[in-house]
Amino acid sequence: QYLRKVNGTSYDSFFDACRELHLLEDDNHWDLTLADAALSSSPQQIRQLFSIILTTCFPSDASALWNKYKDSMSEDILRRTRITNQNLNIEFSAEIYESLIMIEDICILISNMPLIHFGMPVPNRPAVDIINSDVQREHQFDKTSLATFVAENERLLTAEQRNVYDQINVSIAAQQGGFFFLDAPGGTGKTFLIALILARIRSQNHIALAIASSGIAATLLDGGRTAHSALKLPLNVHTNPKP
Ligand SMILES: Nc1ncnc2c1ncn2[C@@H]1O[C@H](COP(=O)(O)OP(=O)(O)OP(=O)(O)O)[C@@H](O)[C@H]1O
Repeated sequence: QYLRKVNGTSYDSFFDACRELHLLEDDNHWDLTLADAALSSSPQQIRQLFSIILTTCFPSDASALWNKYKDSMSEDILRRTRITNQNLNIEFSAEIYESLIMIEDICILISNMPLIHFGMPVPNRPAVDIINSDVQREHQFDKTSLATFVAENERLLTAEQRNVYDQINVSIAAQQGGFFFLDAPGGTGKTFLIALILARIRSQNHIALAIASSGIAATLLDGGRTAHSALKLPLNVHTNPKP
């Protein structure tokens, strides 16, 4: 408790006391960076910049930076809300600062850490929002062109591919669930087959998540994402394990 006291004021944490004693690197350069961005960049770019600063530079008082630049990071939302409501008198409010949610989304993508981890306020959002946006994205495929793709390519399947294709489709139709492990030499049509299975499911207005272990593999699949991104798996880029 003695160590947390600075000039007669008792602070909640040693961190706060150290900051008050100017023992920590201050956030002046991040302040200048954001001030510069606020003049020259779009709110979306400033949010992205702020998220990168949070996740990779660890400013000592992130909350103060947010409070200072939250208007610059939320101008597009204010403008959109004014247009939607046809009311130019709407001002910044807690709803307009939904930009905090967008910043948290970027932070989770970069470091898999929520804003609270960086000493930031917790955005006010029900957990279902995350699920809803994922569900919406998975429904955004063009069903008609997918159905055409399926019709054109189904007939090209080789006997072996057809065997796998039918087994998986039967399992899906019967809602049996299960694991299928597809193993064949390179260039023999695994990606072709998987693309067709994904297209068939999506053309029927169902959800098929295309998940791969690496970014390169994910790019081979339509709507493909890495497991870390899709399942929000922990990925600590700052960990430097010693052998
Ligand atoms: N039944 C098929 N009819 C026509 N073309 C096919 C068929 N199966 C695969 N192909 C074509 O063969 C090529 C190689 O197939 P694909 O990329 O699916 O192989 P793969 O097994 O996934 O290869 P890799 O293991 O190297 O990733 C692709 O151009 C694909 O379009």
